[in-house]
Amino acid sequence: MDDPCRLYLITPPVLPPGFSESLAAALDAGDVACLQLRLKDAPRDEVKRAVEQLMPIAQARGVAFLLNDDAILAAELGCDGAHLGQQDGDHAGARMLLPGRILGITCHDSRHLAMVAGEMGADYVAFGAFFPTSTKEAKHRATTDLLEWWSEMFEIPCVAIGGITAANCAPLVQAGADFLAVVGAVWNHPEGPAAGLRAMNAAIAAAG
Ligand SMILES: Cc1ncc(COP(=O)(O)OP(=O)(O)O)c(N)n1
Ligand SMILES: Cc1nc(C(=O)O)sc1CCOP(=O)(O)O
Ligand SMILES: [Mg+2]
Repeated sequence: MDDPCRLYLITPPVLPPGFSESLAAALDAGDVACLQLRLKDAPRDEVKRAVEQLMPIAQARGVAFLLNDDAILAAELGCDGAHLGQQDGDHAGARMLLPGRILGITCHDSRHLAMVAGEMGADYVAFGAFFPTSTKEAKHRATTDLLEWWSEMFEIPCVAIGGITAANCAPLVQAGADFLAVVGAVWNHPEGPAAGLRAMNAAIAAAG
């Protein structure tokens, strides 16, 4: 039997006051495979401080801690890995910097980019955006046939991202996504992040 689909949590683009406590409460509410720190446009020092504060919270709960955009800093600070987009530098160099750690690559809606990432040694490929999202301006739109094709052809896990919520995630799970990456579904949930996380966990389990 295939491993069940799991939740991949990404931080809000700007961390609100008291974020460490919200993160701990959210992670204590259910199952999360990994946490990606994604602070767009923050200076390196601020990212470094956030890693030092948040990584122990994730790792103490068995949640892998990945840094977005910066493989050098991820290696330097002992993160469990990094996530890189197509504009985030040298993927092969990052692979060498992070031996035995996780390296994920954004592949938008492209089979070609995903196969290149897989050949290069990515630990997962990420496809998106599956739905409209207000978290970032997403220029690509992915569809479930990509997840079906990838999961039938390759062993490397695939991540689905972009506008995913408890209400719309079932087809992605059924199409073979190994992980669902979310920001808003957890951090913007009307009843709070812990409720958002529980709702995502329940929806994934119901779809599987
Ligand atoms: C799991 C996951 N998938 C995709 C992305 C997007 O990465 P990228 O295209 O580099 O865009 P930014 O996140 O850097 O704005 C991601 N971060 N995580
Ligand atoms: C960071 C990111 N990358 C995307 C891509 O398509 O590559 S969509 C996205 C935003 C994900 O946030 P939310 O779950 O709130 O939609
Ligand atoms: Mg990036």
